[in-house]
Amino acid sequence: MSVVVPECCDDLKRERGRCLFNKEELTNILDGGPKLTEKRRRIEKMLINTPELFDDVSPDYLSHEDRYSNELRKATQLMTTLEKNGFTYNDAVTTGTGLWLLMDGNPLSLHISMFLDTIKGQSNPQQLQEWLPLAEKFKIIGTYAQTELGHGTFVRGLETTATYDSTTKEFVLHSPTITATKWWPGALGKTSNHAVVMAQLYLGGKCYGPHIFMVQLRDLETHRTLPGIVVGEIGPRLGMNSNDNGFLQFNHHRIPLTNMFMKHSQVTEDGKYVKPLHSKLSYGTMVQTRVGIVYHASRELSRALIIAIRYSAVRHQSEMVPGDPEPQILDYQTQQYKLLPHLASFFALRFSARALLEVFIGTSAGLGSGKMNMLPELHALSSGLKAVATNDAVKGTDICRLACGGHGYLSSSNLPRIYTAIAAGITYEGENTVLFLQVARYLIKSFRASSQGQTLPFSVSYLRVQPPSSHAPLMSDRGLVDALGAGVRWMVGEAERRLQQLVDSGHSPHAAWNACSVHLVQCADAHTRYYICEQFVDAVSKLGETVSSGVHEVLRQLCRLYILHRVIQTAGILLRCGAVDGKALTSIEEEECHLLATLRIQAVSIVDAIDIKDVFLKSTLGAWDGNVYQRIYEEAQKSPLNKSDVTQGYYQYLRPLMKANL
Ligand SMILES: CCCCC/C=C\C/C=C\C/C=C\C/C=C\CCCC(=O)SCCNC(=O)CCNC(=O)[C@H](O)C(C)(C)COP(=O)(O)OP(=O)(O)OC[C@H]1O[C@@H](n2cnc3c(N)ncnc32)[C@H](O)[C@@H]1OP(=O)(O)O
Ligand SMILES: Cc1cc2nc3c(=O)[nH]c(=O)nc-3n(C[C@H](O)[C@H](O)[C@H](O)COP(=O)(O)OP(=O)(O)OC[C@H]3O[C@@H](n4cnc5c(N)ncnc54)[C@H](O)[C@@H]3O)c2cc1C
Repeated sequence: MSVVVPECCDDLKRERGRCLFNKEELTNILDGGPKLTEKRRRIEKMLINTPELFDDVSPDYLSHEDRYSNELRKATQLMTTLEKNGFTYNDAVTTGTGLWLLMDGNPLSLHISMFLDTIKGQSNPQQLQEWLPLAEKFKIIGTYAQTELGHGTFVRGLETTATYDSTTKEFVLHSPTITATKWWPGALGKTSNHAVVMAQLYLGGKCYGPHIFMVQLRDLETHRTLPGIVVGEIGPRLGMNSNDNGFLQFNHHRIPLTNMFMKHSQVTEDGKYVKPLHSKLSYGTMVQTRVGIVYHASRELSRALIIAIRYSAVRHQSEMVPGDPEPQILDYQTQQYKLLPHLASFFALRFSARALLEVFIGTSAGLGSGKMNMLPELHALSSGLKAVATNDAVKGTDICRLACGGHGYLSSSNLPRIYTAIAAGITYEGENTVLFLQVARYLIKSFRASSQGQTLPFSVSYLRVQPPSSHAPLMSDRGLVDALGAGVRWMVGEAERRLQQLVDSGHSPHAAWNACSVHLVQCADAHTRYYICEQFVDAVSKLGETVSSGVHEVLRQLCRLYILHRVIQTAGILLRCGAVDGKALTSIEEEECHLLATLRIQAVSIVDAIDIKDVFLKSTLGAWDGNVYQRIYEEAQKSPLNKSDVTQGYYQYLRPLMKANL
C-alpha cells in the first residue's frame, strides 16, 4: 500500500497557510531529535508497505473469536515484519506505530512488554541465558499474571501459593480459593504458553510474601493446557476486545526450583531464603511499565487531539454573527477551551515522560551497583505521572469526542476505540487513586523529614519549610509555577496538620490516614502537576537556545496555557494560601482567553507537526485532507446491514408485528 498525500480541503489549506513555524522542527522535538523522526518514518514506511497489517473489515463487524484471530494475525505479522527489517519490537512500541495498528488489544503486547521486561529485570544470569533468547524469538510466549479475582491492588494479599518441596526441589503452585484465580492478565486466555506468576512464597511453613515464578501453561507442540492448570478467557470488556484477557488456576502444579526468578531474592536447594537488597525490587516490572504508560497515554491523547482539531477546522455550524456564513466550530471560544488546554497537556506529558525516563534509567543504573536510595523517589514519580497521564488522557480523549458532536460517537471517528483503550489505563498497572496514595505517603514522609532538617530528594525539595528564594515576578512562568509549588506546600502542610490532629485526639495513624485520604490524593495530584509544570518550563527554556523563534514561540504559548489553566484549576487553594489574589486571577483568566485565540490560529499546524499518518489515526474525522463527509458516508456503506435492502429481521420480526392484530 503506498500513501499518496491527497489535496486537502479549502478549510485545512487555509489553516496550514497560516503556519508561522517550522513544522519539521517541532516534529523532531516531539520525537526526541531528527534521527528519531527519521527512524520512526522508516518504520512507518515499512509497515505501510505491509498490507497484511491493515484491516479489511472493521473489528466491530467481526465475531468475538474472529476479532481475536484477526488481531493475532496482525500482531504476528507485525513482529515478523519488524524482525525481518532489522527493527526490534521496542522500536514499534516507542514510536507508537506498532501500537496504533493493533490498539484493539494486541495479544502479543504483554509478551513484548511485561513478560520480556520481567525476564530481563528479574532473572539471574543462568535464567537470563535460558529464557531471554526463547522469549525474544517467540519460542515461548508469555504474559504477566499477578492480579487475582480477589486482589489486584493489594499485592501482599494475593492468595496463590508457591510452596517449596525440598525433597523434589520443586515449588508447588496452588490456587486455594476461587478468589485466588488469576484474573485479567492480557493474552493469558488463549495466546500464552508461559506466564510470569506472582505467588506467595512458602518455605518450611513460613510465608515470605509475593515472589515471581516462570510457569509453563501449555504444551509447546499441541498448545494444550498442561495438567494441574486451568486457563481460559474472561469474556467481553469495555474495550480492547481483540485481546484474550484470561483466568488461571493451579491445582498443586509443580515447577522446578530454578523457575523462581532469582536475581534479587533466592531460595537455596535446602530451602533457605536469601533476602533481596530492597523488599520491593520484585515490583520492578510494574514500575517500568508505569513509565511506558506515561508515553502511551500522551500518544493516545495526541491521536484524539489531531482528530478533533482537524475536524473542528472543517466543521461549520450555526451563526456567530446573524446572517454571516457559518463559522468553523474551532472559532468558538468554548470549542478552543475544550481542546487547546488538552493540546498543551499533551506537550506537558511528553516532556515529563522524557524526564521520568531519565530518572528511571538513572535509578536502574544505581540498582545495578547496589544503590537503592533513589527507588522511593522513582516509585513516587512513576506512580504520580502514570496516574495524571492516564487521567488526563482519558478526560482529554472524551472531551475530543464530545467536541466532535454526534460524529465523535461514530466508531469510524476512532475516538470511541482510543477512549476505551486508554480508559483501562486508569485501572491497570496500579489503580490511580491507589497510586496517588503512594505518592501522598512519600510527600508526608518527605515533609516530616524536612521539618527535622533533613535534605530532600530533588522532586520534593520545594516542600522544605523555608520557601525557595525565587524572585521571579508572579506573572512570569516561573513565578506562577512557584505559586503552584507554594500551593502544594500548603496542602501537604495542611494534610500533615490534620493527620497529627487526629492522632493527637486518639485516632490510630491508619485511621487518621483514611480520614484524610481525599485531601491526600489531592496533594499527590497537585504535587505531580507541579512537577509536570516544572519539566515543561525547563524543557521550553532549554530548547529556547537551540530552536527557531517560530517553534519556540509556539512551545512558549503552549507552556503558558498549561500553567495558566493549572492556576485557574487550583484557584481555591492558591487563594487560601495567599499565593495569588483575586486581581491576579482575573488577569490570568483574561490572559487564558487571549491565548486560546492566539493558539487557535496555528492549532491545525501544531497537530500536523505531531505527524501521525492517516493509516495510524484510522479516523473518518481526522484525516489529513479533511474530506470528512465523504469518508463518513463511505464507511457507513460497509455496514453488513447495508448488504441487502431488506434484512432477515424484517421477515422474522417486523412484518409479523405489522400484520398482528394488536
Ligand atoms: C505493545 C504494547 C507494549 C507497551 C508497553 C509499554 C507501555 C504500556 C503501553 C500500553 C499498554 C498496553 C497494553 C498493556 C495492557 C495492560 C497492562 C496492565 C498490566 C497490569 O495491570 S499488571 C498488574 C499491575 N498491578 C499493580 O500495579 C498493583 C498495584 N499495587 C501495588 O503496586 C502495590 O501493592 C502498592 C503500590 C499498592 C503498595 O501497596 P502497600 O503499601 O500495601 O505495599 P507495601 O506495604 O508492601 O509497601 C511498603 C513500602 O513499599 C513502597 N513501595 C510499594 N511499591 C513500591 C515500588 N514499586 N517501588 C518502591 N517502593 C515501593 C511503599 O511506598 C511503602 O513505602 P514506605 O513504607 O516507605 O512508605
Ligand atoms: C484492561 C486490563 C488489563 C489488565 N491486564 C493485567 C495484566 O496483564 N496482568 C495483571 O496481573 N493484571 C492485569 N490487570 C489487572 C489490573 O492490574 C487491576 O485491575 C488493577 O491493579 C486494580 O486492581 P483491582 O481490579 O483489584 O481493583 P481494586 O483494588 O479492587 O479497586 C476498586 C476500588 O477500590 C479502591 N481501593 C483499593 N484499594 C484501596 C486503598 N488501599 N485505598 C483506597 N482505595 C482503594 C480503588 O481506588 C478503586 O476505586 C488488567 C486490568 C485491566 C482492566
